[in-house]
Amino acid sequence: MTSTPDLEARSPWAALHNVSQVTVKRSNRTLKKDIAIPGSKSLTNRALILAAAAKGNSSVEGILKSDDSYWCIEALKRLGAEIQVDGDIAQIKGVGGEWRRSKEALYIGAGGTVARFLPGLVAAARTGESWTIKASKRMSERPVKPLIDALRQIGATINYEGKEGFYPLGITGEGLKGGHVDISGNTSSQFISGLLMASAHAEAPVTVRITEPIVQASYVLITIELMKQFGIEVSHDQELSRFDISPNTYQGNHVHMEPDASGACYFFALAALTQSTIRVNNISYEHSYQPDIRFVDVLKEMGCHVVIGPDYVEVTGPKTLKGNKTFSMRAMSDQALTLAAIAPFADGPITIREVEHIRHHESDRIQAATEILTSLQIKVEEYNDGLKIFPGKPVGTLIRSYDDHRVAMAFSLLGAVVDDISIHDPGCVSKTFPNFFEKLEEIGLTVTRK
Ligand SMILES: O=C(O)C1=C[C@@H](OP(=O)(O)O)[C@@H](O)[C@H](O)C1
Ligand SMILES: C=C(OP(=O)(O)O)C(=O)O
Repeated sequence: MTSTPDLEARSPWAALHNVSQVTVKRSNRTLKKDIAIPGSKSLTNRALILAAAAKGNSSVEGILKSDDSYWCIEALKRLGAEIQVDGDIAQIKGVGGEWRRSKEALYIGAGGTVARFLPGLVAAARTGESWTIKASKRMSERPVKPLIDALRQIGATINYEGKEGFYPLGITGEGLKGGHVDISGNTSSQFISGLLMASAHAEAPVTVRITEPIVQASYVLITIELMKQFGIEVSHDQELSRFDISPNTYQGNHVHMEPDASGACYFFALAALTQSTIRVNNISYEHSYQPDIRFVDVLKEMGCHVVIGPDYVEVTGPKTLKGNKTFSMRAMSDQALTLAAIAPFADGPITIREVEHIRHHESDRIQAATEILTSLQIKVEEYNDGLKIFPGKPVGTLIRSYDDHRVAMAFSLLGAVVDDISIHDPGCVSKTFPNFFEKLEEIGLTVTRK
């Protein structure tokens, strides 16, 4: 895996531009109890894309302002959507499916969401225009072929402008005919989400059949919910093995984003590590579609005390975390690294399984976790689909972040309980959480930037 950060993908909304490392430490004060988390990446990029594709005006309140949403907005503007951002509210005038010509290539940065959600909707235009879409270096190594194959099955004109099966893509707006399409769910749920979003703008009904179960199925439910908010109904069976969508056009709406549950989990994990109580406000365990909110169930099994409030979730860490446990993290795999980071503090091994697909995320996350834990002198066994982490006392070091926001955020938590924990290239957190280190300071840790 490359260790050079792809700085082109850092946006004007990124933080820590000239900071090469941060050191995280526990300060003397008790950790603050409450914290508010910025908007959800997954909801924000879906809402921005659907609002831009829609007929009419939309406002999206509570957006996440990060690299992923910045590049999403830039690409949508080049495609003709009018977007104004004021604070955390985006006002959008959509194109009604008729994307504008762009002489220059569109650059979408490193976000899997934009990379997988945009191509089908762009191909659904019926203007005959062509576009080139380029992505960051890592996003150009992440898979898109199953999605493109599926979109081609319903008539999309999409070509590979570089290596076969990867970004950059050349897309011509010749419409989507519709029909039946088969796709596997075992590499990325985002393929299914992108296919469903595009299918609404096809000329005839689309039936999607899932040949192998979806890795993080809740994200598809988030897609269906957002499509509904923009006027499109998707019917599906209970197992999420078949979806039916009729031709229609998205309609503008006023929508509100939940806080980012994935970001919230770092604070729950911090509570788990430090025997503190931390409450994340404005998030509902009962009603959130974001799968990562269920990470508190993992923490509960490891001995944390969890309080589910009507609009908050609170975690209190135990004296000792319980180990000798195996967790399938398949359904909430963005938290596999968070679990890996806190695992050495359990009183027995923690085994993480069924997350082979995270080898295709911002880094090969199984390999990254194995290498980092080993550098912290923690014993690890690596499997194809996960890893087993043995109890131990990590020895502080400078941790490589692999240009992966979740690597940086998860392992920085160790600074609260281990001396000399520094993170190299902390600015990579900007992909989804530019003010992450400020939030660590707000809660009571000391962060030194260098
Ligand atoms: O649709 C989404 O918003 C996401 C889907 C998941 O990706 P995969 O299904 O590709 O693993 C998740 O890991 C990612 O952070 C966000
Ligand atoms: C996998 C992730 O992101 P994406 O696929 O949206 O780039 C993530 O945020 O952990």
